[in-house]
This record gives sequence, C-alpha cells and structure tokens, in this order.
Amino acid sequence: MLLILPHQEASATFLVGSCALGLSVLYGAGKLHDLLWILLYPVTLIQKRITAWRFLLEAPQLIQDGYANANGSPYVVYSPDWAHTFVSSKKLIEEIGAAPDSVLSLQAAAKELLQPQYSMHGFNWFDERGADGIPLLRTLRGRLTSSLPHFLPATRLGNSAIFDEMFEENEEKRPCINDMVLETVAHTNALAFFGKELVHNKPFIKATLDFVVKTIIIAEIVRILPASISPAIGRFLSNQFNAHKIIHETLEPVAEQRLAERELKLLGHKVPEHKDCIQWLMEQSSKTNPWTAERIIHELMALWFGSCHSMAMSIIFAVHDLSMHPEYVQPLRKEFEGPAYDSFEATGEGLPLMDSFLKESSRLSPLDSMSSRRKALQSFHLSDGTFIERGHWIATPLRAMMRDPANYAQPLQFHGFRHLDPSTLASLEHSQSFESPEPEKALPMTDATEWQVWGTGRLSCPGRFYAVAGMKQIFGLILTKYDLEMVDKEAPRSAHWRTCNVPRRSTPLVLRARAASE
Ligand code: HEM
Repeated sequence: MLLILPHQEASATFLVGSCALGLSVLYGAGKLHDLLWILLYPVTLIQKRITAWRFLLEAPQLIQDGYANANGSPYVVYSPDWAHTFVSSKKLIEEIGAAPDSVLSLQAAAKELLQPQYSMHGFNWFDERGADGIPLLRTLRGRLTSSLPHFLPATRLGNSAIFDEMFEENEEKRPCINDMVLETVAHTNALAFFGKELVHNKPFIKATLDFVVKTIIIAEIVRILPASISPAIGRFLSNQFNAHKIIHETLEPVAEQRLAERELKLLGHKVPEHKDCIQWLMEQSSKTNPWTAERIIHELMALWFGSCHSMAMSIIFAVHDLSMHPEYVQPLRKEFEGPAYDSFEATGEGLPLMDSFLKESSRLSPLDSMSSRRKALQSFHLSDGTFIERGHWIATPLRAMMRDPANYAQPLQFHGFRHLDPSTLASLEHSQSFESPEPEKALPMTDATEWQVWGTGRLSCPGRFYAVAGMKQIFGLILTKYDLEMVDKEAPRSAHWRTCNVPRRSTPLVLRARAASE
C-alpha cells in the first residue's frame, strides 16, 4: 500500500498535477498517442521478448501468421538473437539478390548459424565471400556437375549394396529409414567430395555424420547463452567432441599428398588422376595464391555440413509422401527401370516424373521455413522504404510462399506430377489419374528462378544439380527395392526447431522387400 504522509502531500499533489499537466499538454499538442506509446513500451518490449523466445519452437507458425497478415508487404518476426524482415514480392527478392556481399551477406548469416570457430576445427569464416570463394563455385557448378556421369554408376552399385546390407527381413532388427538414407547420401557425397580412397573408411564416415549433429548442438548452445560466457563454453564443448578432429586428421594427409602431387606434376612427373572435390578445389584455386591443405579441408567440412543432411532429409520426406500416395509408385518405378534411367546416368539429367515428385515433396515439406537469408553488415533500405538495421536479417518466407494460393493452385494438396510439362503428363499411361492443377507453370526442380528452395540470384545453391541427381538415384533405389507402408497416416512426420523442419525418426513407416508380382 502506498502511504502519503502530510508533508509529502504537496509533492504527491505536485506529481499528480505535473502528470495531468503533462498529459494535457501532450494531448493538446496531439501527442496522446506518444504518451500511450511511452506507457505501453515496457509491455510491448516484454511481448516482443516472449515472441522472440517462442521463435525457437514455433517459428514456422509465427512466419506463416506474419505472412497472412502482411498481405504481400515486408514484415518482421523476432527471434531471441535478431529481427528477421521477411519479403515475398519478386521485386524485393531481386533486391536481396542484387545487394553486394558487403551489405547483405549469406556467409555472415551462415556463420551466425553454425558458429564455425567452435564447431569446425577453428574455421573462422569471413563475413563476406570475396573473390577467393570462386574455386568452390567453379568446382560445384562446373566440375562436380559435369562429372555426374562418372559418379552415378559407382554410387548406384555402392548405395544398392548399402541398402542390401542394412535391410533385414526381420522387422525387429530393421534400421530406421532415416539411417538408411543418411548412409547412402554419405556414401555418395564421400565419393564425390573426398574420393574413392576414403569412401570405405568407416570411422571417418561415422565422424563426418557425427560432426553434423555436433555442429548443430554446439552452435545452438553458443547462440542461446549470454555473449559473456558463450565463447568459453563454445571452446569447452569444441574440445569435448572429437568428430571434427577425426575428420581433420584424416583429410589433412590426403590434401597434403594432393598438393605434393601437384608440385610433382608441375615438374613433369606422372601423377595419379583424381576426380573429386579435393582435387578440383586445389586445381581451381589461384596459381598465385593457392589454397592450403587447411583451407581445402575447411571448405569441404562446410560443404559436407550443408549438403548431407539436406539431401537426406529431402529424400526421407519424399519417401513419406510416396507411402501416403501409393498411386505414384507404378509410374515412378516404370520410369526408373526403363530406358530413361540410362540416359539419366549418362548425363546426370532427366527422370522428369521423379523430378516433379521430389519437387512437390519439397514444396509441401521444405527443410526450412525461410530461404535467401542474409545478415545486414550495413544498414539497408529496400526500394519500398523498408529498413533493415545493421546486424539484423532479411529473408524470404519460403514455406508460407509455397503454400500460398497466389503462387500455387490448390496449394495444400499434394500433386506429385504438378511440375511435369503438359506433353509428358499427357503421354503417361492412365494420365487422367494424375491431375496437375497448372501444368503450364511446370519447371524442373533445379530451376532457381521461381523456386526459393535454392535461394536467390547469384548465391542460389551451386550444388543443386548434383544434389537433385543424387537424390533421384537414392529415391529410385528405395522405390524399386521396397514396398512402403505408412502405418498411421495421421502420425506427425516432422519436428521443428527454429525454422528447421526435420523428418521424425518415430514416423511409423514400414519397408518390406518388394513383392515379386510388381
Ligand atoms: C536438398 C539439398 C540442398 C538444398 C535444399 C540446398 C539449399 C541451399 C540454399 C537455400 C542456399 C542459400 C542460397 C541463398 O541464400 O541464396 C544454398 C547455398 C549453397 N549450397 Fe546448397 N542446398 C542443397 C544441397 C547442396 C549440395 C549437395 C551442395 C554441394 C555439393 C551445396 C552447396 C552449396 C553452397 C556451396 C552454397 C553457398 C553458395 C554461395 O555462397 O554462393 N548445396 N544451398
């Protein structure tokens, strides 16, 4: 209870009087709105902080709600770390793509997410991707993509053997589909990134998969803790986990050997030929300032992190979708087992039915609710006046955009052949069973112009041609080897953390050896 003693009465009256006077002055000056703002500011601040922490568990919904209310305009969603300004119009997305790295940086955003200084053996990325990032882009867009015909026959045999080895007829002992897919993606990527010497090194492959999980754990802990203690805890955790040390210790002699071979080759000696990313990164790096073994390893670790789980999770969601929509099994098997497969293996392109099916799956189950994330290294104005403060983020609301009826007809319905061009659709046996609501808009999965899954503009994913080819092959092996059954169609299939959407291990999907009649 507030006691007002007689000698305090005057000052209390003065205080109330001053407030009333202030109120009337502000009111008189039309400033009541400002006063209310001052009074309500602490409440707004608390509300913002609550929403910010809700972001950890409910980001997809917060982004979706913001999208629904914004009516196409930019809007802000807070996380505990920073504000995200979401833009969805073509014009503003192009402005993200056009901004220089020194202003809006993907690399700085990725650095915040992954905390590589703790999780990647001390790899300290620069905030901006300068010209020395070019060897990586040339390796992925050029050499890796054009070498798909070299890899695909080997990965088909290798992945098929992995499935046969892992799959037990005894249901009790059968591994989760998530593990089966991850093993085959790891095998594919290990061959392409590190070469055939390391692909059968089991402790190394195990460490590379562990590394991804540990990176996420370390980065999350460091981000959630107050800045005053997070570096010390980050260093402590980094010393506890040894996956990144195993990777480093295994790759270092290989990279050193390749550098030595390059020197020998320059002196005219005959050296072994290698077709993998270690080799191409080394060859593409500048002659005057060549990448060191350390730099090559760090780039490969970052690449591994960005590619393995995203490919695996996309395949797992597609397997879920196929079990929910078994009418697609027959045409997809026919495509994969027919002449179209040979042409796919020879070029790394094709298999349009599978392409459309995988694309539709990632439209409804994207791995992330946002895309084209950039950290503002300098304050930034969009052309409509929207202001992004330095240190905060701008992004696109990927999941919400892909469920918007303005972008896709019948957006919540799964149409496995939605993205198939009209003539291929019409040529299908029983084509009337496979309706596509807008075939005239069909584009292949690797298209990055209308498809935010790969990001935006010049930074859009350079590994997408490789990723899609690898995903098609593994998905095709699953659908031709096994019959799938989703035991409980209502069971939750995914879990969220921040904006990530991951397939649950507990999803009741049963695989059986393919019935002989099929
Ligand atoms: C389903 C699998 C994948 C998805 C969904 C995916 C998605 C993305 C996205 C959204 C970006 C950011 C682009 C932007 O913000 O504008 C990106 C960048 C990148 N991705 Fe992928 N990616 C996948 C697989 C791969 C694979 C297999 C590789 C390598 C072989 C790869 C290499 C990269 C690299 C190096 C970047 C950074 C590009 C730069 O800084 O210019 N990605 N990816």
